[in-house]
Amino acid sequence: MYRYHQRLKKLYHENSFLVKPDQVIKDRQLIKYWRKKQSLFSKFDEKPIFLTNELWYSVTPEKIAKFIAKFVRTSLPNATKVLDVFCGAGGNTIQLALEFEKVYGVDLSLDHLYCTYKNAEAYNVNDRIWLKYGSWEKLAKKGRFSKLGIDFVFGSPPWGGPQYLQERSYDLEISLKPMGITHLLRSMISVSPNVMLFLPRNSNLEQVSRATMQVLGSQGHCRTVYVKDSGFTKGILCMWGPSLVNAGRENQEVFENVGSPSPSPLKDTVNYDLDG
Ligand SMILES: C[S@@+](CC[C@H](N)C(=O)[O-])C[C@H]1O[C@@H](n2cnc3c(N)ncnc32)[C@H](O)[C@@H]1O
Repeated sequence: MYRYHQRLKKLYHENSFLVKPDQVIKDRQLIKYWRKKQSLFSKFDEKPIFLTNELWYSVTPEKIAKFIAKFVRTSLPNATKVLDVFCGAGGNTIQLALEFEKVYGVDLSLDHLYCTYKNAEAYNVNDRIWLKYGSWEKLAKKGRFSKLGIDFVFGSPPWGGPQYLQERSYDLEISLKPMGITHLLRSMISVSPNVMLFLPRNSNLEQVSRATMQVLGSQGHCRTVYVKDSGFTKGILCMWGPSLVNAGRENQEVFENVGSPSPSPLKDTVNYDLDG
């Protein structure tokens, strides 16, 4: 514990991972993310923002994170406590904290937890977040979050870097880290029945269906939303729990149903364009 404390003290003292306006990005892979930095955090030019190299390509763009937080707020109007199990740079944690009273964030990287906290300061929501250092699998196994009355659990797990699109169909049991979708879903459902995962757009939907059946039984339902920005699909949101699965059904102009209703646990597929 002392070691972690010392490491955090050093990070704060050195203002580590601060993105400076005139910073030269040496990693060529990161240049395209640097050019679009305003889409990651709109406050980039106003407030200090902190990112490790890995976070440049793994943070959820602000528009998507905002959509997720507002979707969940509308679906679960009485919810107060939510959990972000892979909080990274805080892209989702921050937007959730703008909607909910208390947001718990977990990450295996102390550097990333520090970035989440510093970025939350930029959005003035650091008093609403509670961060826990550790691996999700260990924390879930110990039941660390199961008795806190958490209303919703979100996860944007590591997809394995930008090369995730090289697979024609992304294998959610093998390529997804730190565990396959069935184990991940089971661990998240043990905290709350309302769960959402942000996954690659080429995810194998058969595996989503199978995981749903294995964890929730043959009557289980999952809803899949394709999230597009300016016509480009950025990823999919898979959600479980009746309030999330049924949200917005009465308001069909919001969702364009592009899948045929099927009796499988993969209830339907809807499309949402954030620019639409
Ligand atoms: C895709 S990023 C999350 C990005 C985040 N949603 C954001 O908007 O900034 C995935 C995060 O999961 C963390 N991670 C990886 N393995 C983990 C584990 N076993 N337990 C908890 N966090 C883990 C990584 O350190 C990384 O910060």
